[in-house]
Amino acid sequence: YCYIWSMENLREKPVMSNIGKSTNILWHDCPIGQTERQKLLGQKGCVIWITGLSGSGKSTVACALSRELHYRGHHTYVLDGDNLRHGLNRDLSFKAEDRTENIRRVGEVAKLFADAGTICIASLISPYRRDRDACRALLPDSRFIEVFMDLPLELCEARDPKGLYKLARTGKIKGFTGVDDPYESPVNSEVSF
Ligand SMILES: Nc1ncnc2c1ncn2[C@@H]1O[C@H](COP(=O)(O)OS(=O)(=O)O)[C@@H](OP(=O)(O)O)[C@H]1O
Ligand SMILES: Nc1ncnc2c1ncn2[C@@H]1O[C@H](COP(=O)(O)OP(=O)(O)O)[C@@H](O)[C@H]1O
Repeated sequence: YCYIWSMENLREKPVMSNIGKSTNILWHDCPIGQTERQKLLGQKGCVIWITGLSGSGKSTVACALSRELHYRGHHTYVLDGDNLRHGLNRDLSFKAEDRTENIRRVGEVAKLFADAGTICIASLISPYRRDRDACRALLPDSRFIEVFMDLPLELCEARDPKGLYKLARTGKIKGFTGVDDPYESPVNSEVSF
């Protein structure tokens, strides 16, 4: 008994962390990790982050890419800004701090998908460079691929498939990206269209 007691006391005390508002938390490792999952799936998890104005073709490219990879035998998952705002992000508006929180959450979710071994395709306007870079920083470099839908506002506005630009121009939507809200183009994207 004394032996077990002394061994217990010799064992390193777990290091507790305080992260944000979460105090006294401890990371728990599992024996099955990213390496094992990737081996099972036969692929490397990564995040393909598609950014651009509304109407620039983000969702179209995300779905086409997902379909192509799927039929070549790869596991993919699309995280679309519009769709996530129906659930996970339904509490967020389009004011600057909510857009930032939107991108932070999706960046974290995308990281989990990549950790699970999936090719995660995120398509969001993600208008702020700093927010996109924060998502990039969550993953090792080669696992975050930024795709910039580099289309002029005029073309996106001419497409206007949902009629949102029209509403923004007539003042019925306030703070619409590209009209009366900023979009910061990437300077270090891996791919641009
Ligand atoms: N004010 C304003 N500005 C921009 N977009 C607006 C706005 N209000 C509604 N929508 C619709 O929301 C979709 C963008 O959502 P995201 O989550 O990708 O936006 S963001 O990354 O938080 O900026 C966007 O979808 P996409 O057209 O697919 O980009 C619009 O349909
Ligand atoms: N390469 C393309 N050429 C022409 N039209 C396109 C192209 N990609 C997308 N579109 C059209 O542009 C509109 C906006 O595309 P969408 O993928 O919904 O953009 P986003 O997700 O960026 O808002 C849709 O009507 C879509 O059919």
